[in-house]
Amino acid sequence: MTLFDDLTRAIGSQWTDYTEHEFVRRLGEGALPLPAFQDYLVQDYLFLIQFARANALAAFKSTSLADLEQAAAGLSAILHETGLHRRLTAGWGIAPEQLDAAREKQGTVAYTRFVLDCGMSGDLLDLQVALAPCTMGYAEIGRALAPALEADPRHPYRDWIAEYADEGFQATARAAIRRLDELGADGIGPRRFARLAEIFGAASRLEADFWQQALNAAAPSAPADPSQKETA
Ligand SMILES: Cc1ncc(CO)c(N)n1
Repeated sequence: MTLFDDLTRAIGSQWTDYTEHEFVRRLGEGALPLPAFQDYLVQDYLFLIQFARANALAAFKSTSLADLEQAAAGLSAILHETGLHRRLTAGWGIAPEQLDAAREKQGTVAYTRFVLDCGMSGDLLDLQVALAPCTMGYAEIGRALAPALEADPRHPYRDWIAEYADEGFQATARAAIRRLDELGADGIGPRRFARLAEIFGAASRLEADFWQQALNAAAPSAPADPSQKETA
């Protein structure tokens, strides 16, 4: 059992509320409405910029070469992902300047600033645990949805699924799982574990909220809320 397994078990259904969210299920079936996916992807681009900063903070908090290497790998995986976001949005006619000028929604602010705060107020293990649902969750989702690509050669969300099913992303996630165990190797008592599980659970709930934010934006009955417009 890894620390990641222990944390996943400790938060119970909050993990699958995230990884098996309706957004994910419908995306896998190719039945997710495009406006929901577009709303998600623009917010996710903004999310990735803040997550790149969180990985840079992990580098700053590192005291060993192995920790620096993990932070650098996390940062480069995120920068690689932004290429997907730029390609897909360009295909929809969204210019790079429009993407950069898009406004962060509350769920995007909440999740990214929560993680950055864990990093600033806690130590490197707190920060890596706050970052873990992101990398490990998307790796799990990529593996779960990959068979849908075999079944449908013209799957509408092929590029997105392929990005996270890709061996490069999977290897980053496996390395992150190993590094968590190394960071906790000196022993994690029950109080520390409870605190880590609290962080891990909060980040997983914020991931689920992030999917829901996109579903809500595209729901026909969604009330108009001017504060939630994504472009400035
Ligand atoms: C919200 C979110 N979580 C995780 C990932 C994977 O990096 C992502 N791109 N977006």
